[in-house]
Amino acid sequence: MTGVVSVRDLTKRYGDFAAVDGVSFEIGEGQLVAVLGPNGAGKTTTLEILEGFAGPTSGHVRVLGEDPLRGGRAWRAQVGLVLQSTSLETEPTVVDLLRVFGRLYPNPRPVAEVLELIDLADDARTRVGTLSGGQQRRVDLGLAIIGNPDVLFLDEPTTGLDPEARRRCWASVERLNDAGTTILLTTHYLDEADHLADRVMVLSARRLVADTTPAAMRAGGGLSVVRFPLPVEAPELPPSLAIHVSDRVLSLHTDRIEPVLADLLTWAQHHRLELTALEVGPPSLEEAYLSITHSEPHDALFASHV
Ligand SMILES: Nc1ncnc2c1ncn2[C@@H]1O[C@H](COP(=O)(O)OP(=O)(O)OP(=O)(O)O)[C@@H](O)[C@H]1O
Repeated sequence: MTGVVSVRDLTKRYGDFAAVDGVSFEIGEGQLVAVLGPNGAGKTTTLEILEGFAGPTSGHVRVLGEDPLRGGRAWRAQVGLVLQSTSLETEPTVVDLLRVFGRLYPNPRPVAEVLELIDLADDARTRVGTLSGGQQRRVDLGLAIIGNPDVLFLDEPTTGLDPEARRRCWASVERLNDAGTTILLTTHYLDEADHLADRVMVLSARRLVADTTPAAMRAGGGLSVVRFPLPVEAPELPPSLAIHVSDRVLSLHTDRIEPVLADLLTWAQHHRLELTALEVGPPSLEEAYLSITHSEPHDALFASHV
């Protein structure tokens, strides 16, 4: 089956204000897609519409072939949700909470399997309220997958977690995706998108400005990064390069690397300096992300590579 999620020309308005404006994308079976974007870009609004909590003002939205606003019990069982904030029952143990929720679904996943997937088998009999924040987030994930869903929507699943807790959450998400679950997650962590996702979509100012792979986004449509820490008492650089020096490091993004390297080489040869510390390469995912969310003209650089 293709097109687990299908969104065409989605717009959501609150009065005169468009929270999402003309967004289109398709997500195929088994994909793991990260949605990035600054605060207020429209990520949660888009997820809420996919989850059926809100209706679009205009546009076409289908999840597993259904209009989310009309999806019945059977459809809802196929769609797992982790919302941005957690509101777990704190009194029951992990295993009891999973059992109770499992009874709500026609085809629940065995509780033992869920405990393995969320890496909480050792804490199965611990009361939810005494778990750490990271463990509680994995219980959220457990409740989202106890019904054995085909598609999973995760809204900032690791925000506020420490690096170790985030990695354990990532491992759970990867296991679920390996088991065939299609996953759409929102995140503010570039390393999370880079580590987990085979596709990244960037929403900025309510529009989809990139739909690509982490590698293609990093390649940045041909942009390169030149970085050179200046040696102690380095002679003055030519003005074309000196304007890119900050804290004694020459650092610049360019789509024409040859003239930059030519100027640098001429300068180094003239002063008999070595360029062993010179780094030339693609921008980091964060640099690429910032370049598209901060300046509209870069939009065209990130055409679809998916
Ligand atoms: N119910 C609402 N009424 C009016 N405006 C809303 C409503 N819900 C969201 N908005 C506005 O729509 C815009 C998009 O919000 P949304 O929560 O989707 O952004 P986001 O990308 O998820 O942000 P964050 O990263 O901060 O979670 C924001 O400007 C927000 O204030």
